[in-house]
Amino acid sequence: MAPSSKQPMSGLRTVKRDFSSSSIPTASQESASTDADAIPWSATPPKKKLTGLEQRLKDIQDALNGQIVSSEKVLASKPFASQLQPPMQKRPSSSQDPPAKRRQLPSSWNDPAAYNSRPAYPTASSAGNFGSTRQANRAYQPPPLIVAADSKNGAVSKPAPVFLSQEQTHILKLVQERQSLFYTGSAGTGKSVLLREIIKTLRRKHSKSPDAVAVTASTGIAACNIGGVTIHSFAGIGLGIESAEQLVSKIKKNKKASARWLRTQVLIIDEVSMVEGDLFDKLARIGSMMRKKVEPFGGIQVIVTGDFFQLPPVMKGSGNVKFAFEADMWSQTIKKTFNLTKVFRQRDPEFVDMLNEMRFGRLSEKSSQKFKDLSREIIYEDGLGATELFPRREDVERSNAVRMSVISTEEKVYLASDGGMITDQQHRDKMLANFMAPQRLALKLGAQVMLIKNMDETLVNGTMGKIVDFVDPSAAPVADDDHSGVKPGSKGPKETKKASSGIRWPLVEFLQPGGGRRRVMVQPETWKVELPNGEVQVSRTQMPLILAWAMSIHKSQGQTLERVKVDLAKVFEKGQAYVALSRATSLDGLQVLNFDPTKV
Ligand SMILES: Nc1ncnc2c1ncn2[C@@H]1O[C@H](COP(=O)(O)OP(=O)(O)OP(=O)(O)O)[C@@H](O)[C@H]1O
Repeated sequence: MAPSSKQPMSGLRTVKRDFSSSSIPTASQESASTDADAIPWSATPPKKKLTGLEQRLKDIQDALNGQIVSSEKVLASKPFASQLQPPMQKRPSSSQDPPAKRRQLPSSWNDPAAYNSRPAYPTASSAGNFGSTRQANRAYQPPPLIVAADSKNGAVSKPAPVFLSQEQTHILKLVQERQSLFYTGSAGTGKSVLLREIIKTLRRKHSKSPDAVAVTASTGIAACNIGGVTIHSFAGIGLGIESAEQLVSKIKKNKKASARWLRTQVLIIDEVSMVEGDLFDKLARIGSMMRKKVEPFGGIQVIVTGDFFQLPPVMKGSGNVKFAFEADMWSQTIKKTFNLTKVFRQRDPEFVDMLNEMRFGRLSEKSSQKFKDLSREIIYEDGLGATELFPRREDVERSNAVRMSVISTEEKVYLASDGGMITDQQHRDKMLANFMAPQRLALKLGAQVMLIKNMDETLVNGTMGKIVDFVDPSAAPVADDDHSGVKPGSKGPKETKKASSGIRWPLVEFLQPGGGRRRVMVQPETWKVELPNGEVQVSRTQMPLILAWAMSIHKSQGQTLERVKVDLAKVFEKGQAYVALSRATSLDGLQVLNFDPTKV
């Protein structure tokens, strides 16, 4: 254990401008302040060959001592030397989509006649699934969320627009100016939210050439979370073990991969901490060769994000990990580096500091004690318990199964409808496993569930609820909107067929911010992995719910949870403790058993 510091251990909060205290600026405040009150964002200084444990520790020490004068300086001097393993496991980028677009119920929403004009719904019962896979996927358009007739709150509320912070706005602006950059930040600083805004903005900008924007990530799960593909899949390099020259001739034999390299104008790479340095170099060179331009990546704008304190690249065989920032082409490619400093997930500065201490592996006695004090039992009087996070999937499944088994009512099973162009079963299964939605979802009355899609302002990915009924969809009205929570692909006309009899959809009572409840009949949603040209590799249509008495730490990455329980005795891998604890929004909603400072 490192000695405690008297300085606020968050360190990174020490910026010239204080982003941490106030609430998010309004849109008008944002625009007003952008130019007149600009932060001194300067370009990353040219890369110096700074490696070694001492430099690394000095950088971190400087950060902890509050010597960061701008939020990008901490990275400007290449602080992530190879000698230290990042101390924590990376969440895949969040599935915290920005809130969905405005959703309005049609004027006829409470008109009984309208009950007959709802979208057709593929078979979903205790025996069926959502219809035959590929076909269903083409014909079936997931309908929008329905507010049940007995909803306590009435109509779906107006979604909140995303107001990016000044830091986030600045980065978005540079992205629009075609700058190649890297941005990072600790858990909950809005990296994923910003990335989603970046993707949305770039797609809008390049709407006439949709394959100009390539959205990729280092892993399948991370790629799924942002609606992209793995960097390997984008590049058409298979495992990517050959030399850059050999890979180029391989790509040239693949028309689609070649076209991607030629048409891409912006390449987004998420979870870069897991991209190996040599791979980064190869990609940069492949880009040059494919596009016949000397610049790295052949001049493609490259937007990179992730957190090098989190999961490192998977190494084949022994040898030192080489991070992407250690690649020869990194500094030639990445012109600016930013560190997001405002933590959104947790509002309590004490909690933010405790988590930052964990992030740097320098937990003070005080914080250790505070974490130990969190072992108390928390009773939630509304009947919704905490989600217990486990490192192993088996424990999650067992825990949820035990809770389900004590409920004696009938089980309703929803089988997913899977589609997409990939025919190789193994490959399909691997990609489908990256979706949060399970192939088979079994629910019962009283089951604790979590919403895994953003619906509107108060129904977001991570909202907890309880199944209170299974209802006939024909007994509820349909919202007539563009259903922005669903990924592109829902292009067909709204269908008006009557749902098959016998179908029952889950009516969920969701817990709302501030303690209110909201009853909503949940309908299936579609998740997709698409190539930049719009080709759907795999897709899954399923209820946007998962059982939520327990969840794996791996799946919890990227989530924001109000009630969390973690038994650290079960944590076995570096970084798991940080990821698990940093999901909680407050100390009040966090129970920690067997806290052991050596685990963090
Ligand atoms: N500009 C913003 N305004 C309001 N809330 C925001 C903003 N940016 C992020 N948030 C909220 O902060 C929380 C964390 O955001 P996000 O998941 O993007 O962080 P992250 O840096 O990707 O975290 P992690 O690394 O833990 O996954 C989410 O609840 C998100 O809605």
